[in-house]
Amino acid sequence: MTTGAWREWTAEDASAWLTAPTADDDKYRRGVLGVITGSPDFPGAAVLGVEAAHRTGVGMVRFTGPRAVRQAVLAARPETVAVPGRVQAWLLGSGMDADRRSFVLAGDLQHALASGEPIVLDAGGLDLVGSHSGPTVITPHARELARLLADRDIDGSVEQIEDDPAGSAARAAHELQVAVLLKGAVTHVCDPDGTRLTVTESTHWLASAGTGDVLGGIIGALAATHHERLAADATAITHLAATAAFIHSEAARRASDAWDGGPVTAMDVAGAVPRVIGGLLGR
Ligand SMILES: NC(=O)C1=CN([C@@H]2O[C@H](COP(=O)(O)OP(=O)(O)OC[C@H]3O[C@@H](n4cnc5c(N)ncnc54)[C@H](OP(=O)(O)O)[C@@H]3O)[C@@H](O)[C@H]2O)[C@@H](O)CC1
Ligand SMILES: Nc1ncnc2c1ncn2[C@@H]1O[C@H](COP(=O)(O)OP(=O)(O)O)[C@@H](O)[C@H]1O
Repeated sequence: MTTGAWREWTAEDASAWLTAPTADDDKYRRGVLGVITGSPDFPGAAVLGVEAAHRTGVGMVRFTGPRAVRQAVLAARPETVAVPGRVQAWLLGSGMDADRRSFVLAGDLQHALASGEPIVLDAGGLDLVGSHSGPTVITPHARELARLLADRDIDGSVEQIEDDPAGSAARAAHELQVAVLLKGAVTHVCDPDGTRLTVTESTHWLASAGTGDVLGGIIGALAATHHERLAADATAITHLAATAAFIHSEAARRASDAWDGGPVTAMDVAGAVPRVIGGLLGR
């Protein structure tokens, strides 16, 4: 396993991975994100991911997750299309329970994973890593990564991961042969090819429910809008994931600054994303 040095991802790096729409774009050329997230227990995770994807500037979001969640998603974001169709990337798993997958849902997830399109696998979709066919990033926190490794008989307790997030993320990328974004106060983004990037979170207020679901939506939107680049170079998913983590961190800082350094909610973080992207594009 290669254990190269880790590099902090900067505003300059992130801005180089963002593209504004051009006169030649329409919503389809810009990129469509397919989203299968949420559950009757956690409809909010779906709402947050979809909100964040829209705020990141994707061409369209198609939500084809559980029927019970659809209404909440559409009520929050009527821009969302709830009809199956072509997509350029998928966000799967936030707010889902891997142990309570209906036959139809399992089929929809497998269909997405077999599509060859870029995939963001989060939370209740993490167990599906390995059945992906396109450029894929998994987005666990320490507990989720520990569970995933245990399921595959790979060493790595929560304590070990928290003590050595860098080594744990790199080992997971190597063992699972997938890009890994391990969330924490410092987020580690790496892949089996040796790319090793960190994003030091701008505020500890980010440690609140639902902010990870927002991050999933940002990565998904960047994957959809960079589908052509990903088709030419699958390893771009690692840099896009780091860019998303940078945007997420900056959005949290801006959202907190708006309250004089006070607390933020996940929805506040999503709401601050357009300003962060505007600033990065204007650099
Ligand atoms: N708005 C939404 O819809 C949101 C939806 N979300 C969605 O929820 C899903 C699960 O995500 P997660 O991160 O909570 O999962 P996970 O690692 O299994 O955590 C469980 C572990 O935590 C522990 N634990 C629980 N309570 C604790 C306490 N008070 N104090 C200390 N420990 C406590 C508990 O330990 P135990 O009680 O068993 O000892 C267990 O080990 C996921 O799909 C995500 O997307 C979230 O994003 C949030 C917003
Ligand atoms: N102590 C901390 N300081 C700053 N950011 C944190 C800290 N702990 C977690 N985070 C960030 O907060 C987010 C939490 O995501 P996650 O654990 O998936 O929450 P949820 O499942 O509730 O959405 C991640 O982006 C992570 O990097």
